[in-house]
Amino acid sequence: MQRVLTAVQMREAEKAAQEQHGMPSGLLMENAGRALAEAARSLAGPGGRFTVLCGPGNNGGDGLVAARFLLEGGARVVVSLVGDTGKLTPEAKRNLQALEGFGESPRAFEVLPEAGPGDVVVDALFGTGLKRAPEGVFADAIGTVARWRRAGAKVVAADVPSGLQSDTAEPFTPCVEADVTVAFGFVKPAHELEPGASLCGDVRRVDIGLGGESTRAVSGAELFRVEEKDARDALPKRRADSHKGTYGHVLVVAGSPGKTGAAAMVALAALRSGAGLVTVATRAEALPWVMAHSPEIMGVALPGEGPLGKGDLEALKAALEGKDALVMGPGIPRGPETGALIGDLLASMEVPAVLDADALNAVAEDLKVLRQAKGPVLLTPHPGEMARLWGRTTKDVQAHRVGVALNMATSLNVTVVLKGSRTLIAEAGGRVYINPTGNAGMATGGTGDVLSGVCGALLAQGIPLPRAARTAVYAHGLAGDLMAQQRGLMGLIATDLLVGLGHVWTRWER
Ligand SMILES: NC(=O)C1=CN([C@@H]2O[C@H](COP(=O)(O)OP(=O)(O)OC[C@H]3O[C@@H](n4cnc5c(N)ncnc54)[C@H](OP(=O)(O)O)[C@@H]3O)[C@@H](O)[C@H]2O)[C@@H](O)CC1
Ligand SMILES: [K+]
Repeated sequence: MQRVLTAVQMREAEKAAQEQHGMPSGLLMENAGRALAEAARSLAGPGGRFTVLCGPGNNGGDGLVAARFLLEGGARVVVSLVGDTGKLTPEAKRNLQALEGFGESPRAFEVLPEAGPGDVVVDALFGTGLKRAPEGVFADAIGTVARWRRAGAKVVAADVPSGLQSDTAEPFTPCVEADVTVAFGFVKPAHELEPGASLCGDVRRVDIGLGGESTRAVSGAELFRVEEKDARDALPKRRADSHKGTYGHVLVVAGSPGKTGAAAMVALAALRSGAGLVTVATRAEALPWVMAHSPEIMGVALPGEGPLGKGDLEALKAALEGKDALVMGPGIPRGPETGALIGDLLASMEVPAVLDADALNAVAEDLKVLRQAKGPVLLTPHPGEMARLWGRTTKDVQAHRVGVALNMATSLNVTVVLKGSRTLIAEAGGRVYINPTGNAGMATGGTGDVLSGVCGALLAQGIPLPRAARTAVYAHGLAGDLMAQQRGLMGLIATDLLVGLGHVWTRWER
């Protein structure tokens, strides 16, 4: 599992590498600069020139090392030190001397030759040490990088595109847009969260000698990136002598007239994700329509009419008998008592529960009902639903995704899946995982219903929370990525994910 480190944590890891393994910081910079040079070389056209822009800190030092390696390899290189050279760090100064020893001196930024197709610009202005919006000559330099890129040059960023804030993934204006970003040692939030991730281009993480053990010394937030191996390894093996009872029975409480497709998609996603049996509980008027979608779906009618309320408690408790997981929410008829019903239901059951869509909107009216839960609970809000849960705007949620998801998970003692580009999985224990799969084609109705079905199926098969959530989110995104290759981002619809899930499991069962 890849650790994602903040700027402060990077410094702690660096210190630990120095103290524990005697790694000199000059050697870390040497390794970083060499990897940067390699990435730059991989982007150059025949005879292309390298323009290396260096800032006053250690990020600039990495650029100076890269320039030296490129020169040593016989490339045409021009280097510029932007800003006050009097502020150079000791390591950067040493590398400036070394570069001059190779016969190349930095030029004034204003007199650099133009860059275009085949050329590569190395952006080593600022890395994790960026503190404020770039102004003056730095803003000019970033503007020039953008112009060269428009003219056809490729841009490789050292560690973080300059202008992008490493910890928040929020860009200042201006900010470099890179084709490739070489992440030194560990990936940072800027690489993994939007909008930063889109500004980084292709992220290539390289080892520079920090060592995995160095993360033991870091304090504060525990952020990780979900890896395919972690997701795949969570899946239960299907033994030859097993039967449908081995793989759990999911109860889906979903659907209402006009929204029977939501219930069907949850149920089908659960069936396509290995659940042994799936039963949908819904109002009698909606039930035949839900079941008509597929003969594998079983159903129970909830007596009564209108919104779900306290009067439905006994019927739901009966429906839950013998079930291994509950998924509740998509398309349910919501009313004033729905939140209280959910609280009472959670208080009466021990199997894991997934709350999605209108179940979330219902509990948002009084979050205390979640504290009654006896079993593990997973909430799967999209940013709008999270805004209702948190009592703030969607914009606020998006600006603080990690903090909001983590706060909700720890304060309510639940697992939270905050959907959106780079879906987050926040655990009550304090860890937050960033999911790398998925695409903009999945921004279409019903994909969330499919996700809740996958979650329910994995829980019913005995994968515990929060791991089931990480695996479900990864698989769901990968299903979208595989299907986008056939449908295009424009053509992708939620039921395609049911096919895509099949491709994911095939790939993982090999
Ligand atoms: N950690 C590790 O293990 C390793 C880290 N390495 C590398 O070090 C990088 C971090 O280096 P860093 O800490 O020196 O910070 P960096 O990004 O160069 O910037 C700081 C300088 O910029 C300045 N400055 C900031 N904002 C500004 C603005 N808006 N406008 C103008 N100036 C501004 C700031 O000055 P001040 O704030 O005092 O004005 C200071 O001079 C990291 O990203 C990686 O590339 C590798 O070498 C290998 C091992
Ligand atoms: K940079």
